[in-house]
Amino acid sequence: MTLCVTGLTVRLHARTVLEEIDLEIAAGQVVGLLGPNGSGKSTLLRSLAGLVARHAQQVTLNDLPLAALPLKIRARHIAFVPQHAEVEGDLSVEQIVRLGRTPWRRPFQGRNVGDERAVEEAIALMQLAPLRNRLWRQLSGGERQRSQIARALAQQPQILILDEPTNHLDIEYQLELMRLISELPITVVVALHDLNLAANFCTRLVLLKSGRVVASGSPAAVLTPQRIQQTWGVCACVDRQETALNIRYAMRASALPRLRRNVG
Ligand SMILES: Nc1ncnc2c1ncn2[C@@H]1O[C@H](COP(=O)(O)OP(=O)(O)OP(=O)(O)O)[C@@H](O)[C@H]1O
Repeated sequence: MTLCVTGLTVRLHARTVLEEIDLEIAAGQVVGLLGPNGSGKSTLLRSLAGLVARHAQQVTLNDLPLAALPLKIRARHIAFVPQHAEVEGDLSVEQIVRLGRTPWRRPFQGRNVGDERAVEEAIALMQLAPLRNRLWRQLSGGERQRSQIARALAQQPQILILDEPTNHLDIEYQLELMRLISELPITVVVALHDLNLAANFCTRLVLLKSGRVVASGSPAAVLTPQRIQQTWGVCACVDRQETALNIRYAMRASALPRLRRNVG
């Protein structure tokens, strides 16, 4: 399935947040969306998921505007995990993951074998079995993140859209999640701040700055020291080790005001 956005300009409260975005995401790509704070990543991901209603006409799935697809059908194709997902009510991890099956359920139909398999698979992939009966409000930030990703996996989408999914995850889970994402036989679009994770697990990177796409291509083509400097104002060395990229940042004097310490 090809997800496409053409000439997308989004204005929120009289501010232009995205400007003239053209993007074609082919089936099977793992696209990393990068950019400084406020550059428009979340807004673009929400648009791709069809959640910016005014612009759902400009996003197409295999040439069909998302606006033309009933919500249930859209949800069978696209799953979205926002940056700060919330859960209403006192749901357990297992109940949250089961929500992912909603688009596949028929009215008055109980759970079927396919539902059970999808839920169990998602719980296992996110290593949530020991937490399955734990309530949402009793979960840590990382456990909540993994529960929401499991919910999206249980949805069995063709396209998975994740907004900073590594937030709250420790290093082991960050690496595990990125490995899993890169091995899924579906399309993934993922916003990330960690350039090393993006460079080493995504097949393509799209770089946003001030609401515009300023670069798109392979990690090695996008993440050059010059572009990192231009985009984030940070000096970086980019080492290539066979197929891997290793990005190291040079420390510089802080732009933040210094705290005075009065000792003694
Ligand atoms: N509802 C809104 N009304 C007005 N401006 C908004 C609204 N939502 C977001 N913005 C602004 O749009 C810009 C892009 O926001 P967005 O959340 O898409 O950026 P981002 O790249 O995901 O940022 P971050 O890396 O900090 O999560 C920001 O300047 C933000 O302040």
